Amino acid sequence: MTNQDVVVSEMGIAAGAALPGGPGGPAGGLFACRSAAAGGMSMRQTYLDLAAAAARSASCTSWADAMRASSPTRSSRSTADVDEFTAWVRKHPSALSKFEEIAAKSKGKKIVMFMDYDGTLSPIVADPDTAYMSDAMRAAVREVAKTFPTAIVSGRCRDKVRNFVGLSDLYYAGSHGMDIKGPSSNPESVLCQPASEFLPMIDEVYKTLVEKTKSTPGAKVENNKFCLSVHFRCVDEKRWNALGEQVKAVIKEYPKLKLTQGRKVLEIRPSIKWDKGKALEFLLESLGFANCSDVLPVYIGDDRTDEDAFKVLRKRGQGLGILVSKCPKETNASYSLQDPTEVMEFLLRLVEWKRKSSSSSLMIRPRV
Ligand SMILES: O=P(O)(O)OC[C@H]1O[C@H](O[C@H]2O[C@H](CO)[C@@H](O)[C@H](O)[C@H]2O)[C@H](O)[C@@H](O)[C@@H]1O
Repeated sequence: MTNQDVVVSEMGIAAGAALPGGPGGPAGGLFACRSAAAGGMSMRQTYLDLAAAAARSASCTSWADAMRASSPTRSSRSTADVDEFTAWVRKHPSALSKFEEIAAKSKGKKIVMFMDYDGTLSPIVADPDTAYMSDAMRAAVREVAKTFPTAIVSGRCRDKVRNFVGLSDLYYAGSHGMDIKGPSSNPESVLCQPASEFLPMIDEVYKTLVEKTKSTPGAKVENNKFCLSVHFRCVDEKRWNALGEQVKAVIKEYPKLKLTQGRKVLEIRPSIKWDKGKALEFLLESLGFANCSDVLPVYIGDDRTDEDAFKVLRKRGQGLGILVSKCPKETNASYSLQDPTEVMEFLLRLVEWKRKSSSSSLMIRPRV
């Protein structure tokens, strides 16, 4: 995730939960609603996890506030904002400026690459169907995949993200990791679909949401196979609250589904204990690295859902989490990059470093 408009994305709220606006919570919006756009909030406050705020605040106002706060539109940066970003980058240094440190950590380790798609490999655009990856990025990812085992981990439907990326020798984990498939060239390719029983329910909810939201200009429901996205990037802000309420009303009928929030998107998915972190663990295991001390998973992502993977890396005490962001955010990632352009530069440097270090280790190998 790259830019200004994504911050608090995952609010992990099961439908019907006793939270503000939920059946068991105070009346009003579903989430905590101190509007980030409202004056007086510092950038850091803006990025507070709204779910935590929900637990504290009973004076919740509306869905629109939460939706706005999850995707604030950045106006010009004040000096304080710049100072705050500088302080944040000190805690989560640029993976480019700390490249030598990363290279030292990678020495003698088997790197496994994990990359999110939207906001990481492709810039955020208004129409989710045209979030194309540049040819230059595709070439960089191709080189990465030739050099290291590589997986794309996305909230998208697996086939859709596979079509966008257009490369075959990769692992793809779609639907926030709930639909995993290995390279098509490998006949023993893994397949993992822990939410397959939810397919009929997701299809039903998709149809209902399309019907219910068709009167909202700009709203778009995307079927990501095991999960759904309701996009509000192109919806007039005045209609956000009504749209949020519509979606909430639909999901209320499905207690086995949960509603979370991403970059100008409401996400509906099965309430199962599976996420991008679990997908990372599953893939490491499938690749034979479950209990290896010499593996270095590198995960690059921009969204709240990527935090599940960053957390897994922290817990394992192994690997590198890199958050793509231009704004300070609470994160479990160790490093940062600002946007997909920097991601591409980092990928190319990593490939180049690996090639150089492999050829130099060949040169110093003693003769027998
Ligand atoms: O895990 P990801 O690969 O980052 O997927 C998360 C969501 O990404 C897409 O939506 C986001 O990108 C769109 C295109 O740039 C943008 O229009 C939208 O506002 C963003 O939220 C995707 O369309 C969603 O289905 C994914 O859930």
